[in-house]
Amino acid sequence: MKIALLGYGKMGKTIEKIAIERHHDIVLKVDADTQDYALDGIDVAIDFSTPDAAVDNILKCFGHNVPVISGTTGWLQHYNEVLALCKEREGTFLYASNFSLGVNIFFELNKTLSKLMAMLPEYAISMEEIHHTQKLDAPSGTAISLAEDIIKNSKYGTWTLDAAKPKELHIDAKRIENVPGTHEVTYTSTVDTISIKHTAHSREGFALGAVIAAEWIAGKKGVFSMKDVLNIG
Ligand SMILES: NC(=O)C1=CN([C@@H]2O[C@H](COP(=O)(O)OP(=O)(O)OC[C@H]3O[C@@H](n4cnc5c(N)ncnc54)[C@H](OP(=O)(O)O)[C@@H]3O)[C@@H](O)[C@H]2O)C=CC1
Ligand SMILES: O=C(O)C1=N[C@H](C(=O)O)C[C@H](O)C1
Repeated sequence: MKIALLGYGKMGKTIEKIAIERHHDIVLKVDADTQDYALDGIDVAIDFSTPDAAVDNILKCFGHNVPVISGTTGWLQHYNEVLALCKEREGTFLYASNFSLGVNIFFELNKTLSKLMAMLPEYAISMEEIHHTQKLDAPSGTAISLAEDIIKNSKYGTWTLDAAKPKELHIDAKRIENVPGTHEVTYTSTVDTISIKHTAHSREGFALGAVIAAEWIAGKKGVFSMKDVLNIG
């Protein structure tokens, strides 16, 4: 496939390596210095850019009939608008807050655990995410996905970064040099603790999942998720 990389930073470069190993061609690399770019002859675009750049990049792909794999986080306040435009323009779109295959299994574990724990309201729920210090958004997109699934089965109406709001689900977002991405959900009672944790050892898992999603989406129309790619959930 001929792939455009919209964003050529830490993730763009890791995706390039994995895509080449899987015999794809990287025909376009876009970063903050790119003035304008053409999408002719592109089979699929993979956007790992910035919260401010993601929506324009995605809409440009819809305008040129190019399927988009969207990995950028921190722009989800525009998600419904983007979905509506995708449908209107008959585009092809797949967003995932985390493309790692392991995290997508972890999402399913989190859903199952939260349904079971709904029977035991004496457990307090807490969440922690740890990422590298260059990360622009907090909490991580992955933590938001996890929190939304927990909230569906709990007394909480929303999540918060503020530990002083006990009525909201607290996400402790830590920034530590060189951490690729760690997420933990913990249930604590007076008698015991249950926790589930995913630790990324590098960015390769995110990149592999994004390339697998790009291979899967070729030739399809509509809005998809990693659950469609992996046939789970
Ligand atoms: N869904 C997932 O599985 C994962 C998602 N992410 C998310 O992906 C995003 C990128 O992460 P990461 O690679 O670590 O970040 P980096 O900061 O390393 O890379 C961001 C890239 O975007 C470029 N950029 C800036 N403006 C534009 C623009 N207008 N159009 C295209 N590219 C632009 C930057 O250019 P320049 O270098 O010139 O500044 C840079 O190359 C983040 O939102 C992160 O949260 C990260 C890992 C996994
Ligand atoms: O910025 C990152 O690095 C990551 N961002 C994603 C997120 O916000 O959840 C996924 C991963 O944890 C790495």
